[in-house]
Order: sequence, then C-alpha cells, then structure tokens
Amino acid sequence: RPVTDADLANDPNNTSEVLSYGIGTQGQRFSKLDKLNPDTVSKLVPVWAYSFGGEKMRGQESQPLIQDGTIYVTGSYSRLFALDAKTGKQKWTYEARLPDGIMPCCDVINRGAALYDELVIFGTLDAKLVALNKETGKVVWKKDLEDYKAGYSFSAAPMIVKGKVITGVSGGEFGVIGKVEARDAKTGELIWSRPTVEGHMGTLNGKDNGITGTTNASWPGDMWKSGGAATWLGGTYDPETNLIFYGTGNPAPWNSHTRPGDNLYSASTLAIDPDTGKIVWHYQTTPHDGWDFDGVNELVSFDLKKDGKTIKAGAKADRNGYFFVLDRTNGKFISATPFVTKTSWATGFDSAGKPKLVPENRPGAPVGEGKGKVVFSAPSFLGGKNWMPMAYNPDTDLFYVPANEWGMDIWNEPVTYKKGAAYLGAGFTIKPLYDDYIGALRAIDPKSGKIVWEYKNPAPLWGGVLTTKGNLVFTGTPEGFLKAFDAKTGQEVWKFQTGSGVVGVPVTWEMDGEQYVAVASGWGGAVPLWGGEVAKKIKDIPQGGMLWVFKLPKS
Ligand SMILES: O=C(O)c1cc(C(=O)O)c2c(n1)C(=O)C(=O)c1cc(C(=O)O)[nH]c1-2
Ligand SMILES: [Ca+2]
Repeated sequence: RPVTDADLANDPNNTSEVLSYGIGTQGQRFSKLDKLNPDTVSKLVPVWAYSFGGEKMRGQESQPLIQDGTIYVTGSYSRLFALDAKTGKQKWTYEARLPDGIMPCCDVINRGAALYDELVIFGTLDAKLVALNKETGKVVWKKDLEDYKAGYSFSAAPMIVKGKVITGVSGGEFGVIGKVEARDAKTGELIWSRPTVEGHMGTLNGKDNGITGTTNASWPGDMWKSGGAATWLGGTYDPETNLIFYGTGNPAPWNSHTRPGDNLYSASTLAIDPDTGKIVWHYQTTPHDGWDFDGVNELVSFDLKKDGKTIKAGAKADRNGYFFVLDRTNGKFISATPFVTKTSWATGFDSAGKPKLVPENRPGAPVGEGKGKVVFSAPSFLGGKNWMPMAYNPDTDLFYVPANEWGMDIWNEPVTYKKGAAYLGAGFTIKPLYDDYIGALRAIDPKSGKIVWEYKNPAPLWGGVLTTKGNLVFTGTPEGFLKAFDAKTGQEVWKFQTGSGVVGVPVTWEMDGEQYVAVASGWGGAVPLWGGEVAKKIKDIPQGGMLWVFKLPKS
C-alpha cells in the first residue's frame, strides 16, 4: 500500500500504524491507544527482538515507523532495516557505503526515516538522501545534500510535507552553512533551498529566491560565510498554520568574541512557508550564543488554554535550559521558564522575549594566543535538553521533557576557519551538578511553566519520549531500561532491561487487537564522546544494537 498525503495527515488518529517521525508532523508523540495503562502495563511482555548486527554496535537513536505490518527502523552507520512487525523476520536491509572522510560530530547515529508513496527515505552520514522502494529495499533515487568533505553530515529523520521531503544538514562544529530544503519526494528533485545564515541566497525552482534576512548586519565582516546554524535535528510541520518549524544550531565558531552581534538565524526557531521556502517568522532563543546552545529543539504545536482563550501555540524545551511557549501563528513570545535547576548564562527573559544576560558568565575573549577567562556554565553545552524529543499529552495537558542537570568549565581560544576542520575556538569539560542524578524526566505545565512531577535518573537521559491516551509516558535510560510512568503522577509503573543503553525513541501501535510497543536499544550519541567527567562516570555501559518489541497479550 503506498503512503499518501492523506495518510500522513491522519497519522495521529491511525492507531494501527506510525507513519511519521513525531507520530504526526506536529510532533506531539501522543498515541490515542489506551489498552495499555497503569492498570494493565504490568502485563506488557517482550515478543521479539532483532539485532542490528556486526561490529556496528553503537548509538541507536532511531524512531521506528510501522506501516502495513512492516517496521522500518534505521541503525547506526546509515543503515535501514525492514522487518515483519509480527515476527521480527527480516524483509530486507540497506547499508550505505560510507567514505572514510565523513565527519559526524557526535557519533555514527541516525534518527529515522520518512515514508511516502512506494518509498522509504533516509539520510546518511556522508550527507546524502536515499529513497528506497519500501517493498524491496532497492534504491529508487539518491541525492547529494551537501559536500561531506566540508564537514556536512546528516543524522535527522526527514519529514514529508505535501509531497515534498524536507531536510536540514549537520555540521555546525565545522563552520558549514545551515539550510532547510524541499525536494519532490517521488523524484528527489530540489524545489527550494533556504540557508539559515543571514546574507546567503535561497533558491526556488532553480532561480534565486531572495537573500536570507535583510543584510548580513548581524555578523561582523566575513564571519557569515562560515556561520554554522546547522539544521541538524529536523523540523515539525503544522497543517493548521501551514508552517514548517525548524530549529537552527550554534553559530560558528563557538568563540563568540569573533562575531559580535545577534548572528541571525543561529540558535533560533524559523517558521518557513512549505510552498516557497520563505521565512515567515523567526524567534532567537540564544542571541549571540557563546555556549554551543544549538536552538535545534523541536517546536511542538498544541492548543494553549490560558485566561479563557485558546491560542495556537508551540512549545520548545531549549538546550539553553528554558521552556519556551510561542504563538505559532506569528512567533510572538508568550513565556520562557527554566526547566533545569541552574541557568547561569541568563536570569530569565523579559516580556519582549529577550534574555536577561549575565555578562560575567560568558567565557572570556582569548588573551593574545592564549585562552581567555574560564567560566563555569550551566547547562553544559550538551544542554538542558539535547536532540531527544519530548512528548505532549492533550489529556493531561502536560509536556514530558527529557532533561539533564550538568555544567561545564568553558573557555575560548583563537581560531581561524579552514574547510573541513573543526571550527570551535573553545575548550570545555562537562561536570555533573549533583551526586545522585543527572537525568530528569519532567512533566511541565505549559500554562505556568511549573514542573508537576519529575523522575530522576543517575545517568543523563538521552532517549525520546512517548505518551498515550492510556495515561502513560515511556522513555529509555542509559542504564538499559525502557520505563513507563503514570502520566498524571509520575509514578514508575513498568520497566524492562534491554541489555544496552536506550537512546532510541519509543512508539506504540495496535495489531490484531493487541497493543505493541517498540524501541531501539544501543548506547551512544554525544555523551560518551564529549561528556568529560560525566562520560567517565558512565563508561561501563555496554554497547548494543537491538530493536525490542513488546505487546500486551489479549489474555
Ligand atoms: O551543530 C551541528 O551540526 C550538530 C549536529 C549534531 C548531529 O548531527 O547529531 C549534534 C550537535 N551539533 C550537537 O551539538 C550535539 O550536542 C549533538 C548530540 C548528538 C547526539 O546525537 O547525541 N548530536 C549532536
Ligand atoms: Ca552543535
């Protein structure tokens, strides 16, 4: 059965399939299934598991897709697996032949695929987009997103919007130019391209489509030519406003003293017209970022019911430690509240949506050829929240945010741009803030920003979240568990040990009247590579690479 635009629009209501990253393009990660609930979840049992195999046991961040009885799940090293959803029997696999020179910053991960028509589409670490026939696994088309030798890479799940496949790029740590692009999903032909650094020209149907921003005034000199703002996490799409929401990463280099100004459109959320690639509004969560506070986190559409009104809102739990609520029709700031215990870089946000900065907590300018003043900053550059997606439950009216409590020593160093080389101009060591936990799954009331409940986890949380009509919240832990919580109270109601750290994104669906849950297990991602003292603390977590599938039996 081919996947149509109508199927994708209906994804949040179709409980027998999961056709898109986010369980619907709005990204709520809410399932309408309720057979599994706090009363029945103790009966949830594993039915099969599948090994991603070989020596390639590394970070498995993928969200599986389920269509017509088949599971499509990506694995580390740019691999895609099609499996029979009932039995786990392998239908076909695809493995990208990756060149030696790829430069992913943060492990060899992949976050998932997109389904459209007869195709399953995913991106590879050498910055290519590949469309495979979903029945056979044969390549139908393949396109270069960018030049991997310049530091471009790809790790996100693509998104389908009205017949177009929407993608970003990774590479912010190499001074690439971020961009959002739309291609004809059936052919891969480029329709529009929108750079995310002010001063660069967009394209529409092969013609110039206007310079991004008005001028490059928010960047000094030539700094905009290697300005970063990588769109590495992928976006969400809201059919009600017909807008694509895309986050942008850190400005390059990290050393902010090289680039006085706001450095638009880095560390921002952009609202983009899916038909033309024009930026309709933007909101910058960290102006003139100096801490690697990539603003890529997903903007999740929801109805904000406040003061007797219903506002078409969007929420974003940002790497900088603040939970933002915006009017998604126009980008107007509504609120920003901290969702971690310490935000040293800013004391809050004013009513216009500008951060109240703490200037002495910005790492100092390099002194001559030497490093500048070291500051202790919280959150660390790995963020109050990183890539792992939150979930929103319209019944509890709560967001469930996978947060982390950590800080860093950070300092600046001199740096010059060189194509394909790391472009940071900074050094750092990440440190835990508390002895007993780093990770915290927090239930946040979007009306007040208040934390309604929290679950504390010793290791940093690095997996995505799922919530259900059955009053449950699922997420994984690096200690190896997939866990379920009561969505209203936060009480832990179920757990299962998968054998390796869970940094995947769980999904649920129904087959033959039984509710299923699937999650990928396999420790990895940025923490073991960049986590400093935290990485040392958790160095004994075993590697892995498995898809686990569970169900609630009929009897
Ligand atoms: O600026 C970028 O282009 C970029 C890309 C990625 C990526 O593609 O995974 C990460 C980051 N930055 C990053 O800063 C980061 O902390 C990070 C963590 C992870 C991960 O998957 O664990 N990826 C990335
Ligand atoms: Ca980054």
